[in-house]
Amino acid sequence: MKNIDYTMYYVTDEDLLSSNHTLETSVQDAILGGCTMIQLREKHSSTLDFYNKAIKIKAICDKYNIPLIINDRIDVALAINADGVHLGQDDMPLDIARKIMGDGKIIGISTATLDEALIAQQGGADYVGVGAMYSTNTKTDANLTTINELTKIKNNLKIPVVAIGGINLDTIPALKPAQIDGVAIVSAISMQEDTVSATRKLKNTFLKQYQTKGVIFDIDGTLLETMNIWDNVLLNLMNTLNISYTEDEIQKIWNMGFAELAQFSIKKFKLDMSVKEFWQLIKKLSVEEYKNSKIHLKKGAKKLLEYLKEKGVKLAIATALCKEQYEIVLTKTGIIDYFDIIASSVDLKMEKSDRQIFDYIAKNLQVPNKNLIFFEDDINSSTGAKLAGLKLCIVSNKKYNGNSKFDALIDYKIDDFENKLIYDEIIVEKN
Ligand SMILES: Cc1ncc(COP(=O)(O)OP(=O)(O)O)c(N)n1
Ligand SMILES: Cc1ncsc1CCOP(=O)(O)O
Ligand SMILES: [Mg+2]
Repeated sequence: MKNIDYTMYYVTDEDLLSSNHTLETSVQDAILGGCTMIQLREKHSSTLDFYNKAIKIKAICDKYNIPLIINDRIDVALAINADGVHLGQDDMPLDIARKIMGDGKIIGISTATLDEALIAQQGGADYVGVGAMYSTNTKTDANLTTINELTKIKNNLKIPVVAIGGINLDTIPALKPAQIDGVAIVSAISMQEDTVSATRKLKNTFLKQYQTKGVIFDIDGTLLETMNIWDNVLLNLMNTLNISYTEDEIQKIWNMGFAELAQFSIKKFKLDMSVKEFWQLIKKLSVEEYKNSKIHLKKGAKKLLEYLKEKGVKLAIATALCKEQYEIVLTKTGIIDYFDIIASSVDLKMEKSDRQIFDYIAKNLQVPNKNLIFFEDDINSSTGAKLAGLKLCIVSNKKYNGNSKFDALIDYKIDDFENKLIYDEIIVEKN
């Protein structure tokens, strides 16, 4: 299966746009509002217009790393190197489309019944769009599908299932029994003036139907107020190696992983050491610092852990610290026993920017990815969680400048764990 987050799938229609928008601003704002996938569906465009629009929309999607699917037109999809195509029951047959597009491209198929969906899966579709769920002015010739049929499709398919047709803030809650992978929306996004906030509301309303069954925390800067400790580690590192980073570099360092910092430093200061040796030195200095410093939990962290444990929510850690480091801090703060699994990206040789570590945690916790939420202070380390389809809550950390090309991936933002939003919205208790 390709690494795609189907949660919020915006399907365009330039004719429906609110007057303050162009196709480009509407797509860009939908992405900034958290839309995870775009389909260019322009039924009244000439080939040339469709192609030109596709080029422009592709540039926006590429900027934000959002997949672009082209409706109906395999030729346009290939011409602009889109991520895939969406085909209906009356469009190009799936087997022929696959031959033309190749295995690397996404092919979505419209289905209204379980039989159609099974045929699409069998034929190698990457996902199915199921609907119309509700009658809609956007496509008046679509047959209607019931929630019961949608639920049967989701329960019998291995590939992702998205619902389409009349999906809006009022209809989303009714989709809950099906526990589908995402919603495809035209008018409830394109007709809105404030596309960013409309998309965010739709997405959060949809995400609420996935009860939080597991919570994953990052350690440094998220669960623990340890960033001052890392100031000292950096100081000690500079003293030990007799090097000095500029103020500007120090700002950037907080957004780097250990390996990137090692490569950058070795090159800049022509250090006679390997990345591994550099990492060993950081590890030694940080272990010393962790041992000798007072370590504080982020405000409200202990209360939240207790609350989640009491509710039977599974708890995990995803950290770039190795065992030697995380054992000290989690033990010192008295929280190590709360966690069902502690996954170290260094020890597991996985990257937090890759979905593998989150799939690994989900499998170990036996919790589906959509029922997991990841709390992290560094958005650059959060891309893996989003690729794996997890909810993402960014916990502010003064070291992080909050301006990343990945900002569009954030579902929720909080300053600390005392924020009421966690209990009222992010981890929704009632089911
Ligand atoms: C995600 C998604 N699902 C269904 C459709 C409908 O496709 P189709 O039946 O081919 O109708 P048109 O969109 O081409 O009018 C879709 N586009 N996207
Ligand atoms: C393309 C499509 N396929 C089935 S319904 C539909 C239109 C969905 O539009 P809207 O989200 O405005 O109801
Ligand atoms: Mg079609």
